[in-house]
Amino acid sequence: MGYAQLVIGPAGSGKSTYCSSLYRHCETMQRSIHIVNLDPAAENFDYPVAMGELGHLEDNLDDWLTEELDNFLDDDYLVFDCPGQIELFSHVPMLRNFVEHLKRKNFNVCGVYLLDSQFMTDVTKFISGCMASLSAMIQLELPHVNILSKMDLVTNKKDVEDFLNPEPQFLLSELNQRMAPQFAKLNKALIELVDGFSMVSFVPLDLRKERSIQYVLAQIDNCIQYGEDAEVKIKDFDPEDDD
Ligand SMILES: Nc1nc2c(ncn2[C@@H]2O[C@H](COP(=O)(O)OP(=O)(O)OP(=O)(O)O)[C@@H](O)[C@H]2O)c(=O)[nH]1
Ligand SMILES: [Mg+2]
Repeated sequence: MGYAQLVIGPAGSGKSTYCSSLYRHCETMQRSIHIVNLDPAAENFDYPVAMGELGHLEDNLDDWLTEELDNFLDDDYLVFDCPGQIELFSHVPMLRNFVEHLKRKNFNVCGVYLLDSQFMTDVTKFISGCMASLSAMIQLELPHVNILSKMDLVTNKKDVEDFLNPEPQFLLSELNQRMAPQFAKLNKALIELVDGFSMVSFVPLDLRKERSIQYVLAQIDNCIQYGEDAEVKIKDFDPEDDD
């Protein structure tokens, strides 16, 4: 069983920076992970590049992946740093096919959606960020972790805290205050949608703090049962059999 994070989110939300910080964190913890950049346009990498260069994303993703995955062990942990074009995970089937491919190869995959913390300062931005995340979630059908990136830029923590684990009623009343009265019904429907998918939950990430990276990683590992499988392996291990 392999493990994979698919790191997605709007352009500039901090995906590549997260990947390199995660790489360094794991290096310190002496834990093996491989970062793979899926952006054919990317040239400068802040982390060792784990796979060969990909040409045009749409054309040869399948062949490329088949070939490249052969270089990895069955229980390797891969982190895919995706490009930021929102259409890639909202309505183009490419990333979805990519995920199917990984699943066929026995990978447990988690969608890791990054949203810039500056989107969290008012309710309308929050809702639009949620909608984009939701569309990725529906398109990819993956276990999903929402991350609020760039927490070091947040000066007033209170502003953001309101949106980390918000009550639906709070969101609705905020939204109603911001919008003209004729939107009341739509607001209610939006909040119900967001609440119904139980995705109104963001994990804050402050890359200056190892503890914060560790916490985010633990949430994702939990989603793809990373630690659990390892534990089983240790339990199943019988020294008597080892000769
Ligand atoms: N202060 C701060 N800046 C950050 C953080 N993460 C990323 N940035 C900055 O935000 C900008 C975009 O970061 P990237 O990591 O390239 O974002 P990305 O999501 O990979 O962007 P695309 O690949 O273009 O979609 C860069 O200028 C980063 O230095 C963070 O945690 N704190
Ligand atoms: Mg990037």
